[in-house]
Amino acid sequence: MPRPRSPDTSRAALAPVLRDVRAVVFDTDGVITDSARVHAAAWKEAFDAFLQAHPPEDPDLRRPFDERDDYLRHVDGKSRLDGAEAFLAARGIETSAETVRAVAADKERLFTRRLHEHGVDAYPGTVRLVKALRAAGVPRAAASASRHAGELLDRAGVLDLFDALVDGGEAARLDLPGKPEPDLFLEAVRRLGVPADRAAVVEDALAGVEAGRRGGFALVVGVDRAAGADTGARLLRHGADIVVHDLGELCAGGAPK
Ligand SMILES: O=P(O)(O)OC[C@H]1O[C@@H](O)[C@H](O)[C@@H](O)[C@@H]1O
Repeated sequence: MPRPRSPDTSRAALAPVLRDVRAVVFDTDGVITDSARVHAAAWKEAFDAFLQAHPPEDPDLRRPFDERDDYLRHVDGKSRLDGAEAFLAARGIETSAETVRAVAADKERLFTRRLHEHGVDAYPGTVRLVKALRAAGVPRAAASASRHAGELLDRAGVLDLFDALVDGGEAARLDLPGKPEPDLFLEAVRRLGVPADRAAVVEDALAGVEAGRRGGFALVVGVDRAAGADTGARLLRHGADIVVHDLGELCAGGAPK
């Protein structure tokens, strides 16, 4: 029977920057699963239909939703209602609760349809890192503003790699403020029994890395999925300590070529 590896040996499978970390919290959309693009496409369809039906007075504000820049700036990492409100406000639209709810409901319908049609996958580099952490005995949580997070992880076949999940439904039940406030991540590490200053957060959203910084996490990893030429620099400005393109880079030896 093979002898269990000592913690030190198994930590050797992790990049040096992770070797002192006692727990890791992963955002879900765009970090674990490739679902950020599904959210972005559904938001585009919902917002563009709204802008066409209710064009802002200022012609500059009528341009269609940009799936890269508008998504990253206003919507990424936020709850459905917070994201809808932030983008509509940025286009000078009066954001009554009714308007925000209607656009959010439209996006939800479009998102669900796309998800059922196309499915979702986990990023192989993320799975490699999560398995390396598991082998090293480092507890892992998934956290997300999305009420669909559990379903997404399950569909991608990775739900059982995590010891805890705090999703949008939990956040609403516990009345946790959304990112950039750190409460979602703090709840996740609380469930893992590790203080934030011994844990890492992994995030692709600007609001998310900012939440990691505000929460006093030992390490904030930004994941640049190449939304734009300057995404990495923006993640660093908002609070990331380091930026990677693929989480396999945080396994010893880096991402496979
Ligand atoms: O899936 P839900 O509950 O509508 O949550 C939506 C939000 O979930 C976040 O995780 C995504 O980053 C946002 O892009 C998305 O809008």
